[in-house]
Amino acid sequence: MNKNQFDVIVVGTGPAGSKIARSTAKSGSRVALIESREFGGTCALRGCNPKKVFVHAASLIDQIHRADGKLITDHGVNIDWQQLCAFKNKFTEPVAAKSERSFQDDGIETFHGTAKFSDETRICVDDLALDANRIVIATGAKPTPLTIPGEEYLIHSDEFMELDHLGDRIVFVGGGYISMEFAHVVARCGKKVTVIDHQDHVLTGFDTDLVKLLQNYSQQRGIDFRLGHRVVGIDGAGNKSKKVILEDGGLIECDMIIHGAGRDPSISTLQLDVGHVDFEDQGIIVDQYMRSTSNPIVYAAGDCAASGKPKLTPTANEEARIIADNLFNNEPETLPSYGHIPRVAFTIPAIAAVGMSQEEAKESHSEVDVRFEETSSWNSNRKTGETVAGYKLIIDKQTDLILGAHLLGPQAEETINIFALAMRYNLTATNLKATLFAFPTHAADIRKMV
Ligand SMILES: Cc1cc2nc3c(=O)[nH]c(=O)nc-3n(C[C@H](O)[C@H](O)[C@H](O)COP(=O)(O)OP(=O)(O)OC[C@H]3O[C@@H](n4cnc5c(N)ncnc54)[C@H](O)[C@@H]3O)c2cc1C
Ligand SMILES: NC(=O)c1ccc[n+]([C@@H]2O[C@H](COP(=O)([O-])OP(=O)(O)OC[C@H]3O[C@@H](n4cnc5c(N)ncnc54)[C@H](O)[C@@H]3O)[C@@H](O)[C@H]2O)c1
Repeated sequence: MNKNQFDVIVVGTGPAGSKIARSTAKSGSRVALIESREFGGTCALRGCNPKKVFVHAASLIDQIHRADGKLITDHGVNIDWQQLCAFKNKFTEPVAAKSERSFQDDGIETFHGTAKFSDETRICVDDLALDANRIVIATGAKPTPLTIPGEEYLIHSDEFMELDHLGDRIVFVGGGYISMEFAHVVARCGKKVTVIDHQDHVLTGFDTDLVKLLQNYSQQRGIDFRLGHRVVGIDGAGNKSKKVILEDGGLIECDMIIHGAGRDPSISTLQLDVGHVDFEDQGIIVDQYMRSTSNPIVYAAGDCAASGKPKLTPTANEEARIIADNLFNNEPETLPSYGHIPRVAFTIPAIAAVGMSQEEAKESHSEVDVRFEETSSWNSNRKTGETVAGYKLIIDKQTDLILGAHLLGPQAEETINIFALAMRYNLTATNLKATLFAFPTHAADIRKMV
């Protein structure tokens, strides 16, 4: 076999690309794996995992402040940003070398560089041309360009986690996952924080009643919101201080401006048109088996694929499984099985959701029972000193099945998984009520909710 001819070329080493490369190599295929940055992808190096280190530090500070004068006496604790970054680096720094070595141990041939199509079955990495029977694109996402004057002053999430110091006044553009998570972190570092969003709410996709509770609480924790405002420019010239320019002419003076205004599929460098691979704003157009609708040897998974699913790591993992199982089957056998993908924004406390919103459930079901309650007075929450918590459950009255579960409060990020499991396996609200959960735990509160 020609040394540049492969069974499979995989582009990208995040959760999607890694899983596909490993599974196909284990089943005997000759696999090439290409990465333009460090091996390991966003989740491990610049996303979920390192982010959680910062959130953990901030939630420790939060716990101490909440417990002060009740459980403990706080003689002053604070986050040392440089020390925290150094600790985070202990997790991220070994990833690139370790993951590349382990791919090679699995018999995968690794390549460094930016991949692009040079025809329908060929990928080029710089001057090297690689051919394959199957090509899998798993190139992830990158921050959405705002195309505003002064855009170069924006700090992206990757850079945020590498900063050697924080400014005193920090503005976040956008009020989605990235901004809300990092805003909660830097607020616990004692910084003055402003979140701007052009919508009239933050955290689209989470329950609006719980988001309101979280937003009020965030304000008490020092986060200022400027909603219904579009950022149209940044004046960063001259001295240290910068100005964020709003559409109505308003100005917000600050020291740092963080981009949290969405991410786009990272496909612009791939020359997809040369490979006859169709795409749209949400990414590469695929069928339910993640196969390109225009070039049948090409597949796409994860954040770069227009699958219509939330762009999260569990989605990337499931799409990788679908591809790995079906890659060489002309008649695909493995059906996608996303279940209900839980979503969590790791604010402090976290907000979580699985399944339908109240509006979606009312549109698609004739009789729904919506239970919404603020639960900060519940013992489980009060014991932690937390002053914000709540849930919303949406239950189909005809079948007793849970259509949607929405949580805010301590350990919401864990408890939501029980609802995901119940919904996936069609457990009813009555089934959950009949289940004995360990006590005292936040999961035990589920019996009070259903
Ligand atoms: C700050 C942040 C926090 C997040 N937190 C969470 C979380 O808590 N939970 C969660 O579920 N999700 C989270 N996400 C989203 C999650 O990281 C992504 O959904 C997931 O990484 C997608 O995996 P992927 O394999 O599709 O792409 P990625 O992990 O992005 O990997 C794609 C890889 O492809 C490479 N690449 C791109 N173009 C090319 C090219 N032309 N040639 C070669 N290589 C290329 C990239 O360098 C990258 O390494 C977070 C994202 C960010 C940015
Ligand atoms: N915990 C998690 O699972 C997690 C954490 C971080 C990121 N992510 C993933 O990364 C993606 C990107 O995160 P994100 O927070 O950047 O995007 P997002 O889509 O969650 O939120 C972007 C926000 O920016 C606002 N916006 C856009 N342009 C604006 C402008 N010019 N002025 C003011 N507001 C503007 C939008 O209205 C929206 O509310 C997420 O959608 C998610 O897929 C997930």
